[in-house]
Amino acid sequence: MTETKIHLENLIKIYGKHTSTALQRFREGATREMILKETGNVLGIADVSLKINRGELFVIMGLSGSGKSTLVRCINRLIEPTSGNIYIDGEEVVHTSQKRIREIRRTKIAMVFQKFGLFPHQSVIENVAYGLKVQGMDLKERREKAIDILERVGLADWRNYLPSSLSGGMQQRVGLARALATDAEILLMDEAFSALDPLIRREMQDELMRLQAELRKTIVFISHDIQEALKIGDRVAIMKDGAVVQVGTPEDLVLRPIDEYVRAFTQEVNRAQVVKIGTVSRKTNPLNGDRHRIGLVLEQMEQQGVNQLYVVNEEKVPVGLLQKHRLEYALNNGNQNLADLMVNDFPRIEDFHCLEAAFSLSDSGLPIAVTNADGQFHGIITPKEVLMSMSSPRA
Ligand SMILES: Nc1ncnc2c1ncn2[C@@H]1O[C@H](COP(=O)(O)OP(=O)(O)OP(=O)(O)O)[C@@H](O)[C@H]1O
Repeated sequence: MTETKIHLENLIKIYGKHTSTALQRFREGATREMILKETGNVLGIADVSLKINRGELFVIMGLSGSGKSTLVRCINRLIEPTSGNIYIDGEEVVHTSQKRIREIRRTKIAMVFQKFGLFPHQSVIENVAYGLKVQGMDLKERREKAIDILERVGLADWRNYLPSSLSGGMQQRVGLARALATDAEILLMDEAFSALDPLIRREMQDELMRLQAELRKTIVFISHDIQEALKIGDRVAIMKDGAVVQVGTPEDLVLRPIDEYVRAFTQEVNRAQVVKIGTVSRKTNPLNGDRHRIGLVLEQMEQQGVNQLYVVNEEKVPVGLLQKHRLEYALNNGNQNLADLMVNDFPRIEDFHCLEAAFSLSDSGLPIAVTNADGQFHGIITPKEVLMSMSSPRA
C-alpha cells in the first residue's frame, strides 16, 4: 500500500515586499507577469498540491526559473511558504516552531546540493560523520557508521583525504554519503548531478538507483534534464511558471503528455529507455502443457490467427515455442510428440524492463515471451513490434 510521506497542499510562495497584495492578485486570477508588473513581486510557487509517497524517488523537473528549488526548499523550510500547508508523515510543518523544524532537519531530512557543500578543511570521513556529530553520536560510533556508508559508495579508501583531492564525481559521492549517514528518511537532492561530466553523471544516476533499491528512502530530486528525470524517477512532476503541469510515471509523460509543453520535453527522449515492455507487449493465450495432439494445436493456431504459440507449464512459466511450419512438417512425417518439436531456446523478458532490453533479444527473429517478475507468461512482443514501439509517437 502506498503511504504519503510528504504532502504539499495549495502551496504558494511569493518573493518580495508586498506579498499580501500579490497573493490577493494571484487569487483573483492575475498571471505571474501581471503580479510582477503590478506589485514587483515574483510568484515562485503558484498553488502546488502534491503527494509524495514513502520510498518513492520523485523528480521535480522544469526549466530554469520554474520554481523547482523554491518548492524543494519549502519542504524543509529553508524558504518560508507564503500560503498553504506541508505535512511530513502527517505532521504539519509550515506553522510549527523553529525548534521543531530544526529537529526535523536534523533527524528526518537530509539535503544534497549541486556544489557538494562539503567542508574543505575536513577529511572525507569527517564530512560524512558531520550530521552524526550534530545528532550527538559519540566519536567511535560515528566513525564506524561513516566508514560503513563510505564503503557503500565505494570511497572507504579515501576517508582520510580532503575533498579537494577527489574528483567532482567522488565529491558528490561524499555529499550523498553524508546525507545517507544521518539515516534521514527523506533526501532532498537539488540538481545534485548537474555539475558532473556526462559519463560520471550517468554513473551517479545508476549508483543512486542501486542505493535506492536497497534503502528505499523518500527522495525528492530536482533536475532540469528530462532524460535524467525519466531514467531515475518513479514519478516525475513537470513544472512551469511555478505550477505543476503534469505528474506521472515516466511512461505516462512519454505516452500520454497532457499538453504541448510536456510533449515538447518528452519527444526528444529515448523511448527505448523509458517505455516498459509490459505496456507495449500483447496479451496472448498460451498452450497449457505439451500433451496435445498436433492437429488440435494447429486448429488452435488457426483460431487465434497465429503461426507461433508459446507453451506454458503448470506454473504458467513458458517452456517452449511451437511453430506452425514445424508442426505441419511433423504431422506429414508421423512425428506426434509435441515436446520434441518445441523451440526451447526462445527469447524471454520480464515485463518491467524497458524496450531497450528487448533489442538484443530481437536477433533470433522469434516472438519474445514476456513474463511477470515471477516468470509467468504474460504475452509476447515481436522484434518488429519492439522497433515500432520505439519510433511511434503513441506506442
Ligand atoms: N530570493 C529570491 N527573490 C526573488 N525572486 C526569487 C528568489 N529566489 C527565486 N526567485 C524567483 O522565483 C522563481 C523560481 O525560482 P527557482 O530558483 O525556484 O526556480 P528553479 O526552477 O529552481 O530554477 P533553476 O533551475 O534556475 O535553479 C524565479 O523566477 C526566480 O527568479
